[in-house]
Amino acid sequence: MLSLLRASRLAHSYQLQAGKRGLASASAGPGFVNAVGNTPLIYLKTLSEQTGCHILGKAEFQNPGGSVKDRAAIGIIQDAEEKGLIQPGGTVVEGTAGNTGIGLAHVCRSKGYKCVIFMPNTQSQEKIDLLRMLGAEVHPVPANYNHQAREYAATLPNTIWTDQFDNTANMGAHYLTTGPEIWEQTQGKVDAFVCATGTGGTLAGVGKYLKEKSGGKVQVWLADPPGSVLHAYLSSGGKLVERKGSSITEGIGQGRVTDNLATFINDVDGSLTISDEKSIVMLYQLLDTEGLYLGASTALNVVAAVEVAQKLGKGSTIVTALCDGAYRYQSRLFSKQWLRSKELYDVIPDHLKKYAVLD
Ligand SMILES: Cc1ncc(COP(=O)(O)O)c(C=O)c1O
Ligand SMILES: CC(=O)OC[C@H](N)C(=O)O
Repeated sequence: MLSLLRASRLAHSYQLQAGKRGLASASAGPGFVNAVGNTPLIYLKTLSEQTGCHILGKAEFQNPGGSVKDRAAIGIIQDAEEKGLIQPGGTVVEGTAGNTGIGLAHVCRSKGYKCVIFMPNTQSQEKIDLLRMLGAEVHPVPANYNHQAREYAATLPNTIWTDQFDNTANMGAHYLTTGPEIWEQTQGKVDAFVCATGTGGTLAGVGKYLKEKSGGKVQVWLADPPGSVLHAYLSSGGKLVERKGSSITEGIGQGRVTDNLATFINDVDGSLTISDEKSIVMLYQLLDTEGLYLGASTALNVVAAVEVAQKLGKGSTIVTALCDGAYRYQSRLFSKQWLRSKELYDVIPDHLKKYAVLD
């Protein structure tokens, strides 16, 4: 078991570095774009003590647009600008579960572009409302949101479809920023990185950087929610099965190997599937023991980090992504009625049920 003194020294060192980096970035330049990145690496104390490992979460919810997708949004838009694909006053169109759209809507406001979003009509109302408050035109649609975005973009002049799933400027943003930040904040003392994938940009970009920097030593694991096919794909040596089932997590889960993920999939060391039951309990536990109010994809990532820690053994350091806050989903995740409709209320331990304050 990690001694308390050692744990607190470690925590201090991570926060110190994060603090220095935060200050540096705050003075780096004006506007939304310059405020993205350089997020703290949070030492998750209780889980680290329980496992005898160092479980660290990259605080992507602290980006100014509130999620890990701010980085991809900037990377993709800057790439399009450099390639001359969009001119001042142009329009940005994307198919998204919400967070990429929110990142893009911020970037569009800061650069004077119009933003049009197609998203599945299954996503939380909070994300739809936020997109509209950020000035985006939002189309919640029953199916094929990404194709609809592509087709709509093709009808307008000076318009780009940002194509987050297959545009590798997405993983490039994580290769250039998130990966190096994690390496620097851990001073290269990282044994594994694990996270779930939507587009696969975070996993591929961070994974590629950490593998290169460590000469292949850092293990990279993929975590899948129910209804995603990538765990089956990886554990069967590359067979794509049909999508079945669903998850309470939003923004993650895939039915195919996207071009972003394809840049790295052959280097993934292992994969896990994490049930919604485990994710919801972890979501409440993170709130109760760490004081962190985080979304369900993050809870899943942290469960996966604990499982990878147990596989690697005591003393190992595992990093994952804390993708966004629970604010975006609170009418669902803290509602007794909604949790019951998903058969998840009863799995929450009695001492944590007090957090489910909405009816
Ligand atoms: C809440 C949340 N978690 C995780 C992800 C997955 O990130 P990526 O698209 O880099 O795989 C997303 C995508 O936006 C998301 O919204
Ligand atoms: C469901 C999914 O893959 O979403 C992609 C990305 N995470 C987004 O929020 O747009």
